[in-house]
Amino acid sequence: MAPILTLPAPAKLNLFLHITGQRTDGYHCLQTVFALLDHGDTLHFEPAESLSLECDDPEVPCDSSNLILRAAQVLQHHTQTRNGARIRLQKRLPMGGGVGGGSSDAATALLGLNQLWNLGLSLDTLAELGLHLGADVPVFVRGRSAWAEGVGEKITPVSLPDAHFLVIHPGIHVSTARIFGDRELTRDTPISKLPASLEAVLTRDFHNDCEAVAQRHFPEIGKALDWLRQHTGNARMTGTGACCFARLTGSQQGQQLLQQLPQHWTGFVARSGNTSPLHQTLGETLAKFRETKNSGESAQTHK
Ligand SMILES: C[C@@](CO)(OP(=O)(O)O)[C@H](O)COP(=O)(O)OP(=O)(O)OC[C@H]1O[C@@H](n2ccc(N)nc2=O)[C@H](O)[C@@H]1O
Ligand SMILES: Nc1ncnc2c1ncn2[C@@H]1O[C@H](COP(=O)(O)OP(=O)(O)O)[C@@H](O)[C@H]1O
Repeated sequence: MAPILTLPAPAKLNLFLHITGQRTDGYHCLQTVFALLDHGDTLHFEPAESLSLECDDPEVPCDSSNLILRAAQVLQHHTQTRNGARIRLQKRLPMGGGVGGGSSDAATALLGLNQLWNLGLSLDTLAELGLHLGADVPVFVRGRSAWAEGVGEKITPVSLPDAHFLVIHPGIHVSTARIFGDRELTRDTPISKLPASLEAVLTRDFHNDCEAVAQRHFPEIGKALDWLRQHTGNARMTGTGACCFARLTGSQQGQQLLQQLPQHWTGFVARSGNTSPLHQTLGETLAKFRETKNSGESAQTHK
């Protein structure tokens, strides 16, 4: 049977990532710009008696450590619903890649099940529930490219210039906790103001504080950054790694560079947008649903 609801879970890039301090609970205060991309995972939902998850990638755990099932359980607990769902994940985003795959999957599960189960929860509530699953979940729930502060939960939507990026995954899985736990991580970057031009965040005044530490743990990240710099003149790491990205002149340049990529790395070309593909698809699905309902009702009245 065809799934009743199919939704994207887009990747993000941290166009820069400044660590400005550390809270008493150990969490780091940061400033970043999240750019949402038009490339990511896909989730399929069907109503079912109980909850289940399957994935086309055998490396992805489908037990309760998966953020999709955790998101579903959080929703069940919050609303006391007894509904279940059969969820299928098509995984494209590298795990531990700094492109937010797990967090984005969780956000898509929250919004998808909110619709499938007719729960009517607001984005505010879903973002609040999402924050307990991971610091990056709220930005995917809200679905706007954004300037973020706090531990990532203070989000201001921004309008980004239309841009294409080449994203390289140098074949490593980086644990966020390991990078944040490193004593040598600099945690004192002065607080910045939201720059007038977002082009500015890709200049030298902005950087990723996790890059030096991640390169020391994983020299392959340094090699990916060097390769991107040589081929495009710019390069930066996203999040706590491992993916690195470069802004392109257009998608054609990206396709050419993908052909030249060293064999042990993978990569993709993506475009940043101001609104998440998840929210666009949900909007279209709702519009279709209303259309079908209205035409059904008018057919009834003409009988
Ligand atoms: C720093 C970012 C930038 O996007 O890195 P990436 O994970 O995307 O690479 C994220 O905000 C990460 O968010 P997320 O991946 O959801 O992290 P969480 O699961 O909440 O936290 C994993 C661990 O990282 C540490 N952590 C996380 C976020 C933060 N602001 N300070 C921290 O110290 C904590 O030790 C925590 O136990
Ligand atoms: N649906 C999921 N997809 C990917 N990873 C997940 C998922 N659910 C839980 N995880 C766990 O979260 C970890 C980090 O996931 P991910 O979001 O891919 O990393 P990052 O935040 O660096 O982009 C993974 O190593 C995995 O153990």
